[in-house]
Amino acid sequence: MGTKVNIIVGSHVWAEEPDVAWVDGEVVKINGEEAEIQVANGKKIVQKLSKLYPKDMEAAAGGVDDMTKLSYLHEPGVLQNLATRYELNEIYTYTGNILIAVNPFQRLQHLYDSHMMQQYKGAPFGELSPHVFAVADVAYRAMIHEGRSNSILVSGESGAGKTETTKMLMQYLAYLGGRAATEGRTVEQQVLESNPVLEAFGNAKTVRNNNSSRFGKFVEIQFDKHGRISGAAVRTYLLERSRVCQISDPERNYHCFYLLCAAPQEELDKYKLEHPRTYHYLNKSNCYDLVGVSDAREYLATRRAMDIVGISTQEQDAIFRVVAAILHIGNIEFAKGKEADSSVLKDDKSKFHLETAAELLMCDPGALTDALCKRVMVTPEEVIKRSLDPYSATISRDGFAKTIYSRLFDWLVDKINSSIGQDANSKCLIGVLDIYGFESFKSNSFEQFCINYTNEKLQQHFNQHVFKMEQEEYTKEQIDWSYIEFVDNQDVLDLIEKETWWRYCTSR
Ligand SMILES: Nc1ncnc2c1ncn2[C@@H]1O[C@H](COP(=O)(O)OP(=O)(O)OP(=O)(O)O)[C@@H](O)[C@H]1O
Repeated sequence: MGTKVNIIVGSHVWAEEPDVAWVDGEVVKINGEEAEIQVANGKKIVQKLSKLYPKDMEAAAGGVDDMTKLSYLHEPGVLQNLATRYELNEIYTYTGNILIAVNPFQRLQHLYDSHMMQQYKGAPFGELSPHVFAVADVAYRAMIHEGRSNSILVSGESGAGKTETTKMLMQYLAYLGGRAATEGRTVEQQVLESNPVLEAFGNAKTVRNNNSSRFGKFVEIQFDKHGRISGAAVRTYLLERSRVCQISDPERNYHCFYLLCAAPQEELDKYKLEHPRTYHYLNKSNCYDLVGVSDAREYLATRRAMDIVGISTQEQDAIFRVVAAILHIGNIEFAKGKEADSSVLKDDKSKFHLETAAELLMCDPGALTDALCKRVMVTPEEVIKRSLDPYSATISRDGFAKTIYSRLFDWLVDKINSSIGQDANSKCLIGVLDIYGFESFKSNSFEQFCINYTNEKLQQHFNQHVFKMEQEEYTKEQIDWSYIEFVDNQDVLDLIEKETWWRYCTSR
């Protein structure tokens, strides 16, 4: 990493400091491989020479808008530049043709208004300040001129701002390729308005983000030969199913559960719902409300968004019946049955929740009890029904809840897609990939493992394009260059993708 320079007494350097990442100071003494540094806050620290990075004392006061303009391209230099710009509300910075966005955690309205859109339309890349609109503009213009589809990859840790960035990309693409609304709503309006519906069912509060997407999303915006939007499709990946049954403090389950519990009284009566703390799937965390968010208002907003994307009132009722049924299913408890390894409903409360769930799902309560308390095995010869003990019945109950929730989500995505409409004759498309972010906890679920693996795979794609292919090109053309060191994660991918590793994991 970075440029090799001689560090001597008097050099201004960056040194790693666990509490604040990096501190800067002046080298006052060198002892063999170690240097003593006088840090700006008056402290003196000792650090290995090999771990020090030179500080650019002539750096521009407001930072640089492209990292490639930095004198020293190392981690502290890059972070310092981002921090300097962030202080000035400059949240976007280029690294060549890649855009880095720092989450401002506040609405910077002036950055996204229609005047800004006009400015970026057709402006050569790099001529104006770094901006997410510039990235969308390049993708659009390249698509028009080269007649080829393009994709924009939005990546970053959870809470970094991927979904917000994706929305802005889509808004700008809608501005470039939008048509004047003649009859009803345009494709682009429908794509943008499908967001609140997807977020109500696929987003939740996590430790890091009050509105964290718990699914991956690839939005395809299709264009006709005149560069006008002609259709769109939303493809979703790997919804975090486990959240339906398992949450920990201070997280929340999917928003839709809380929205429904805050619905007008007549709806609560219809779905036989009470406060979220009544429900097993919600009361494993003490967090029920989000600061600054009214679930009652969000419920009405989601209903309106459903109207807009073409989900009928009857379908909306069916959707919320499933949501309510899941909450009731979670409250069904089991006790030991008379026969060995069998189970029955624990008490009248459980009976009430089972009957309500059956009524909401429009199925026979006896069949629902059987589905939860028995396992059906189909062999070539016969169909065997086996009773389940209370523990296994509880697992079966949770599996059932997760399955109907994820099918409801898939159904919603299909519904949104069919009402937006796809253009089978589309010439080109721009895809925006908003994959959910890398996270690492003390204990990580299999789902988290899959998410992190996907992020590693995307990182490799990035490495391939930015470093490997570029450097191969230099070698081929015999251009004099110095090799750029980068952390190649191919070993990690090889390990995960090897069949032997999977055999080892599954045999344990
Ligand atoms: N450009 C922005 N302007 C204003 N606020 C922003 C911006 N980007 C992000 N935020 C704020 O940060 C929060 C988290 O952003 P976002 O949901 O986009 O993160 P994410 O990277 O998609 O996270 P996850 O992977 O958990 O879904 C948003 O709810 C919003 O409050």
